[in-house]
Amino acid sequence: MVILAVPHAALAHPPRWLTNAQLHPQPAAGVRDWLFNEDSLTRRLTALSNDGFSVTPLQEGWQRLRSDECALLGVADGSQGWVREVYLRGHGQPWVFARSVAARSALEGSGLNLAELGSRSLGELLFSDRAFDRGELQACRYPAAWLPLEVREERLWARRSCFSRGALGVLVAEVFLPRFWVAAAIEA
Ligand SMILES: C=C(O[C@@H]1C=C(C(=O)O)C=C[C@H]1O)C(=O)O
Repeated sequence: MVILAVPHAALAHPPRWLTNAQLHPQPAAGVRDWLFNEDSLTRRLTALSNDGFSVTPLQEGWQRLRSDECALLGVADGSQGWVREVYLRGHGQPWVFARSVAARSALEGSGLNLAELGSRSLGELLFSDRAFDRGELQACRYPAAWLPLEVREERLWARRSCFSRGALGVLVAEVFLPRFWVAAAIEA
C-alpha cells in the first residue's frame, strides 16, 4: 500500500474571501475596524505595542502558490511564486501570522527583492513606494491547516489585499491571533 505524504496545508479548502460589504453577519465594530482599516498594519501594531513591534520571518522561498493566490494574482493555477511567512510580534508575542506572495513571472525583472527583507517589515517597503496601489481588503475565517502548528486554531479572522505596481502584484494575507485580540482588548 502506498501512503502519500500530503502536506497538511494542502488538505485545507481555499476560504471564501469577502469584502466588508459582502460579510454577513457583520463582525463586531472593533473586529471590523482591524479587518478593513487601510492604514499600514505595521504602523498600527507599532502604536498599539508602544514601539514593542517586531517582524520574525518563519519561512521564505520559491513555492507553488495556492489556488486562491493564483486566482487573485491572475496567474495559472499551480504557478511558482515567492512566499514569505512571518510573525508580526507585539512585545515578542506573536500577534499576527502573515503570508505574502508574488508570482515568479512578475517578480523576475521587477527590481523587487523580497528575499533581502529579513526582519524588516514588508509594509515599510510597500507603503513607502508611492508606485504601489493597494487593492480592496477582503476577510475570511482562515483555514487552521494553513497556520503554523503552535498557533493552529479554527476560525481565526484573516484579511488580505494585493499591492500592485504595474504588472507586479504582492498579495498580503494577515491572520489575527488570539493574543492580538487580548492586547487590543477586543472580543473577536
Ligand atoms: C503590508 C504591511 O506589511 C506587513 C509586514 C509583513 C512582512 O514584513 O512580511 C507582512 C504583513 C504586513 O502586515 C503593513 O505593514 O501593512
